[in-house]
Amino acid sequence: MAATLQLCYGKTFKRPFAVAPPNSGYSPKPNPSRIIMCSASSQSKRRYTITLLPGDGIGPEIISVAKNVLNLTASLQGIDLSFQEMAVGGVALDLTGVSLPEETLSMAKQSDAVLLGAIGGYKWDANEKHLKPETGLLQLRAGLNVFANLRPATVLPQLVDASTLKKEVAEGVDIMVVRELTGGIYFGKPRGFGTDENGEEIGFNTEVYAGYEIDRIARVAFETARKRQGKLCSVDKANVLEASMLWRKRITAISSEYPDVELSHMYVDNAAMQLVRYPKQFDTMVTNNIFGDILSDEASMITGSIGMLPSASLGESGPGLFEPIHGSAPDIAGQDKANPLATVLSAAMLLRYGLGEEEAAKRIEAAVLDTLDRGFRTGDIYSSGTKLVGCKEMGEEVLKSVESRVPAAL
Ligand SMILES: NC(=O)C1=CN([C@@H]2O[C@H](COP(=O)(O)OP(=O)(O)OC[C@H]3O[C@@H](n4cnc5c(N)ncnc54)[C@H](O)[C@@H]3O)[C@@H](O)[C@H]2O)C=CC1
Ligand SMILES: CC(C)CC(=O)C(=O)O
Repeated sequence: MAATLQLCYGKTFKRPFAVAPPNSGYSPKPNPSRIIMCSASSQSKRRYTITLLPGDGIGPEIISVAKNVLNLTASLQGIDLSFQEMAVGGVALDLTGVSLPEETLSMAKQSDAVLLGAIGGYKWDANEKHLKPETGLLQLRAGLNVFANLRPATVLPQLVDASTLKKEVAEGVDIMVVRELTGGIYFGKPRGFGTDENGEEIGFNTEVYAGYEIDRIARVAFETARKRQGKLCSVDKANVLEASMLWRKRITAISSEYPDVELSHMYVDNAAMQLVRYPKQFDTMVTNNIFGDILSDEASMITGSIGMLPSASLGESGPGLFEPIHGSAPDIAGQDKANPLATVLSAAMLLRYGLGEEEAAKRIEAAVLDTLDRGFRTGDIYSSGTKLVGCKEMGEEVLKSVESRVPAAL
């Protein structure tokens, strides 16, 4: 049975996403028997294995908090979680010489869901591409085939004052960015370094999308929009890029399957501007890998901080990958300054999308809101009149809120 899906606090999916068959090159009507979901989606199963990938920088600090929150929530909700911690990123490079060891990918594939902190750091910045922590993360996403990355950017009433935008602009913003995650310029070939006809050194990458890749992310986005406010904005650069021209054509074609969803198209440069001008115009946005990466970081600031934004990356089968949208923040690593809430909220997405444990997910989200209501803030979301705490203390306060919130009160 498919998990009950909920995107953005309080909006419940009544049916799962329908997607196109992989590598098919064509796009049939959605077939309800083919669904995007994670392996552990049966409500009756209450024992799960979670692969934890703390990674680098602030990764271990935020994963430690999220693990404690998951553990307590699970025990209160009658769920049995077991964790296996594996190396990825720079820490894996140092230990094994590769940023995604085979054991890590294989353990991740065998588990019910994967929770990642972040990877990367100054130490490895000058490494060749195959020896970069970032390469390991891309290999993990590709290895799990998690092509649909859901990045909710919601301005919580408690954090309106933390937004860098005026209150009247930020208040009520509730956007879901659906980012294509396993294609586009991050993966396209040819890529590399060389010399041009003048002997000048060059670096090159390829933005490439196959029709089926666009169709399957389009269906995820239309299904998502359908369960929200029914508005989907597709973001591209179709005035310049062939890959975007195809993107727009295929998204437009798929829209005929969703007459109830209002589709619009926007160039990415305009979308970047509109996000800070009038973000409330957006409900669901769908875009390619690189534009989604950039626009979701931009959207995060509307909500107060990149330290607040979770994400879920899902494929057609197998475990989902759950991670905050931020990086390893090497500038604050090891200083107990990181905001762990994006990772805690990613753990809630893991429970909802990865395991189908809706009540437990809600319990965590309610605990985060309760902690903010009680005035606790890490430095990135601090405003006068609130209580400044570090990463650990924020985690302890979330645990108190998890304990005090009974499911009936949710
Ligand atoms: N998914 C991942 O693991 C990602 C990894 N990276 C990697 O992370 C490293 C640093 O990249 P940056 O561009 O600096 O991006 P970043 O997201 O790590 O940091 C950007 C800014 O946001 C702050 N920040 C980020 N997360 C925070 C949190 N939870 N609490 C408080 N402040 C937070 C940082 O202190 C920094 O000032 C690089 O090696 C990069 O490749 C970057 C993005 C995603
Ligand atoms: C670090 C990269 C591999 C990816 C990235 O920047 C992201 O997905 O946010």
